[in-house]
Amino acid sequence: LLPRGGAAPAGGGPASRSGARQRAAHAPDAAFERYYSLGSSSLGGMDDDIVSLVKSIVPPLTSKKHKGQDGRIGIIGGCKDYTGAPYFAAISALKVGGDLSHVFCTKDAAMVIKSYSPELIVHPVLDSPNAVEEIEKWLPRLHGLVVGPGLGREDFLLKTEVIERSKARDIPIVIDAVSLDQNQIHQTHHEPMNSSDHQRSVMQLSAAMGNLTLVLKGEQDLISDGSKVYSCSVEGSGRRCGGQGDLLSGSMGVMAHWAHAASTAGLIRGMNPSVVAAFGACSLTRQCNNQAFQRHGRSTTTSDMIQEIGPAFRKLFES
Ligand SMILES: NC(=O)C1=CN([C@@H]2O[C@H](COP(=O)(O)OP(=O)(O)OC[C@H]3O[C@@H](n4cnc5c(N)ncnc54)[C@H](O)[C@@H]3O)[C@@H](O)[C@H]2O)[C@@H](O)CC1
Ligand SMILES: Nc1ncnc2c1ncn2[C@@H]1O[C@H](COP(=O)(O)OP(=O)(O)OP(=O)(O)O)[C@@H](O)[C@H]1O
Ligand SMILES: [Mg+2]
Repeated sequence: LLPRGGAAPAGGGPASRSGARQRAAHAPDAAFERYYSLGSSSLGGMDDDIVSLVKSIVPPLTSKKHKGQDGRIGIIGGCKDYTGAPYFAAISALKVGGDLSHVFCTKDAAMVIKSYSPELIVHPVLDSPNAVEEIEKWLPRLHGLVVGPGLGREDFLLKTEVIERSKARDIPIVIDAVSLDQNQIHQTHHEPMNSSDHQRSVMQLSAAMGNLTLVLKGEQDLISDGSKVYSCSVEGSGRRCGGQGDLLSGSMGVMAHWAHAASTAGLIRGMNPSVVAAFGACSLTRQCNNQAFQRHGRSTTTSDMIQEIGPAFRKLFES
């Protein structure tokens, strides 16, 4: 998750400089350090503190707002093989509470995605020779970008260019790791990763990538901005159907907008807004999984989880 004005996903000096800026701007406060710092035995045991921060970023529903203010989110992804992933991400962004979801995909995916839902705005631009410029036209109107669901690995240059241009406009970006080039990670993180110490690895990798916020999904989701590791262990279920990661990235796109707006307004002082957004989205995805599993058991699919977004959100963040 790239913070607004944050670091590049990999590489050189500018990333490190901007990472240092982020660290200074978002140093977690002492209470969080106590409960979540790397190696703490109570890691993951104080979820209530961070959940209350997530609650504080949720924008109030009032009659004073116009359409769009609670989030105009762009999803970059969707090709011939993968139409479900961008749909899941885009519809999840709306169900969480975003106002508009735009999907930027290839031509042959566009009609399919439109036919899943009239609620999505679909731009068939990814196979155009001017794809980056076509997307850039929309950037001034977007509050958050999710790059990756259903995007082929081969679109590396497009991804890099879109990410750079969004960073230049200060838009928070969620990058699905499938869309990161593995070579980038190896170039960035020179030391061998210790596969048994996930907490240390995720923190080191985040620091090496200029303190961008990383989410390592799994039995517990580990979230790090390079200075601390946070663990989300909201109970899910044993069901691992495809598409849950797309629900997660779409939700994170909206919450990143909310968290950065809240941070600018001084509502989450001392806390990295990208971490708050990541924690909120991980908790929500796992809660949706739990509730859908209670109804559908082994036949649970991501569509069942999306139906639970409203009730799960209320239970976690509005009670
Ligand atoms: N309906 C759709 O259109 C969907 C499309 N999807 C898209 O499909 C593309 C490929 O996504 P994948 O998630 O398959 O990614 P990959 O093609 O990188 O495959 C990941 C593989 O790793 C395995 N794996 C996962 N965790 C592991 C672990 N801890 N240890 C060992 N192996 C592990 C999985 O079984 C899978 O085979 C992406 O563009 C994605 O967005 C997915 O999001 C699923 C739904
Ligand atoms: N073993 C697990 N136990 C509980 N929750 C898990 C487990 N593994 C993953 N999850 C949850 O499922 C969600 C999606 O993670 P997953 O690893 O399935 O993503 P993904 O592979 O990108 O999915 P997809 O690409 O199919 O959408 C995350 O929010 C994570 O918390
Ligand atoms: Mg995925």
